[in-house]
Amino acid sequence: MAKLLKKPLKLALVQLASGADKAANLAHARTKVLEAAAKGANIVVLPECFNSPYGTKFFPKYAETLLPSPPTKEQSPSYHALSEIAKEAKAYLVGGSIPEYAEDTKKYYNTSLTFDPQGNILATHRKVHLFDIDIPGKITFRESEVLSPGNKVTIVDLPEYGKVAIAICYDVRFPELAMIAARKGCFLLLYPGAFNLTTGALHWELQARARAVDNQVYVGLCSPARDMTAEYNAWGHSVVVDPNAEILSQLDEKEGIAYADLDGARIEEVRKGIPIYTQRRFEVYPDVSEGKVKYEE
Ligand SMILES: NC(=O)CCC(=O)C(=O)O
Repeated sequence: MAKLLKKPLKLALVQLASGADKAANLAHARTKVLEAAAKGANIVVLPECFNSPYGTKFFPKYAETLLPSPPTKEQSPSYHALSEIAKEAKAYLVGGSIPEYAEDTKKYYNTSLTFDPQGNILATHRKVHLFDIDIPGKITFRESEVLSPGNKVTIVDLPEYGKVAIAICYDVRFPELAMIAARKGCFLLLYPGAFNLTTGALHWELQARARAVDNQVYVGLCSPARDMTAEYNAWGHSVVVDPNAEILSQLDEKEGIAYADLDGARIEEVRKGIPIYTQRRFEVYPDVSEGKVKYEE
């Protein structure tokens, strides 16, 4: 079997503390990404809505236009800042997510941009599963009041390392997306996310470990730092899990950077020990990675 992860790498999840000032958030993101790169990180990840508060009323106010690509600096200051930061850091940068307004569809999306170490855009992922939940007395949230969903699985091929899947927060709850990505050869699933104090305590770590153990791949969930003065209180606890569902690195709720060294040999070792990869029974149930899967939009 070809190596899923061609050479070892250092992953960094930046659990960013951000506020209402977009320019300040972008400047702070730059400082923290450069800090991670100085520690040797090859892939750096930012959180969901890293340059704005998270909430339906904030999405239109902070939205940027990304298409046609590349946007101008006026259309998307975040696109240009992320591209510059990736170049300066000489690292792959998964730019969390930002609210996007698309001129063609006249709709808003929750969108993640990934750049290579030269600052070129590699991938765009619009959150596929919108966060619409209602737990009486705890939390009611409806992204769909403002946002529209994306319609594709996002896999990015990093030439020197291999394939990585990018999705956003609530997307982690849908094992099909992770399974498709893993079966298409990804060694790592990355989710910029912002769980809350109710569901974070219940499911954040569980979801990360579940996607890892189901698929025997590395998983990273990157949250904003918790801000109890904000309207939405993020769970924090950014976490990197290995292909055996063991936690390699996890933060508390404060700002910080979670680092982990990823190695393809670990994936092979885990898959050799528990060979579910060769034991699947597609004559009994379907292979979700085959058939109609959308990669392009
Ligand atoms: N931003 C989100 O998608 C939140 C998802 C979440 O909290 C969950 O429990 O799922």
